Amino acid sequence: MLTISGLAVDVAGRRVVDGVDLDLAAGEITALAGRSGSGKSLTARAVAGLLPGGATVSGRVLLNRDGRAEDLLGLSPHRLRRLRGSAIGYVFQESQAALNPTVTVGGHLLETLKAHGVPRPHRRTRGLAALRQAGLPAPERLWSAYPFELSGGQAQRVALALASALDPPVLIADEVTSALDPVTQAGVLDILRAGARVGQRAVLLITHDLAVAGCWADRLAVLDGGRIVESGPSCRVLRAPAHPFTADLVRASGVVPSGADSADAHVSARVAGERA
Ligand SMILES: Nc1ncnc2c1ncn2[C@@H]1O[C@H](COP(=O)(O)OP(=O)(O)OP(=O)(O)O)[C@@H](O)[C@H]1O
Repeated sequence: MLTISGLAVDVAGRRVVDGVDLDLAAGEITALAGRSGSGKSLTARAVAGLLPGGATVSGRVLLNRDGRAEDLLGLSPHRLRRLRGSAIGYVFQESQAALNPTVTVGGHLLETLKAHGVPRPHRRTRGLAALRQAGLPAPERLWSAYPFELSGGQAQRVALALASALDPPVLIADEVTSALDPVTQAGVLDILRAGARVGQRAVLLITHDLAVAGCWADRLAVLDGGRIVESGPSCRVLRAPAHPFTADLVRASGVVPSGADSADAHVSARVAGERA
């Protein structure tokens, strides 16, 4: 669905993402893991055209849809804005901060759906459906709530609903669960997985947590100093890391991979039991 090749990002004259190649397949979750400062967020932001001012980007990010490939790095800001939301959804770690405090949950959804040309009579129904799909079973009750009235888990699900409302084929989730308790975290990750499996979406899960990557991702790429040092089926990477950096990361994370080679095999450890 999305082919990233030779992606490089420079910030303030320093190369912080260096030749990243990644293939995101429909129906799969690909985790991009690495320690703090390794370039995970800037990789994700470069894909979505959300780099900070002054950053420069090169390489190719091909979105393959309807038999056509479109290089997202060569697009005008206008075209990119149109694609964000409809083709690429992005969920930030700080969902409370990403929501406008003066706009209700319903207002956020109506605004997004309107901006992408959804006819007025369908907007509320679509918005409520998106909230339900994001794991908020009584969305009517939340429709008039303001962001400060939401729990962290609810805010993250609202952000997920906003990013998924237009059913984008690609969804980027940037550290979306790091601020959540383990049970809420598992619920949000289950929603991401359902979006991948049922909606045939390609999901890029940015995480520093190998346990999260191992439990929920089909594939895992490990980033160090802006470069991918290892990638493959997440279970294989965690069970038999080929690169010393990955091995260190696995040891430090306390992840104990078990089970078969299948990408769907379990990873046990501190997240044992969270997997639905
Ligand atoms: N706006 C910016 N200006 C200058 N340098 C930046 C900026 N944003 C990120 N960087 C630098 O780029 C490098 C990669 O940052 P990035 O945020 O992608 O890392 P990360 O792996 O996502 O880290 P974390 O897990 O802590 O969020 C870091 O060295 C960081 O200091």
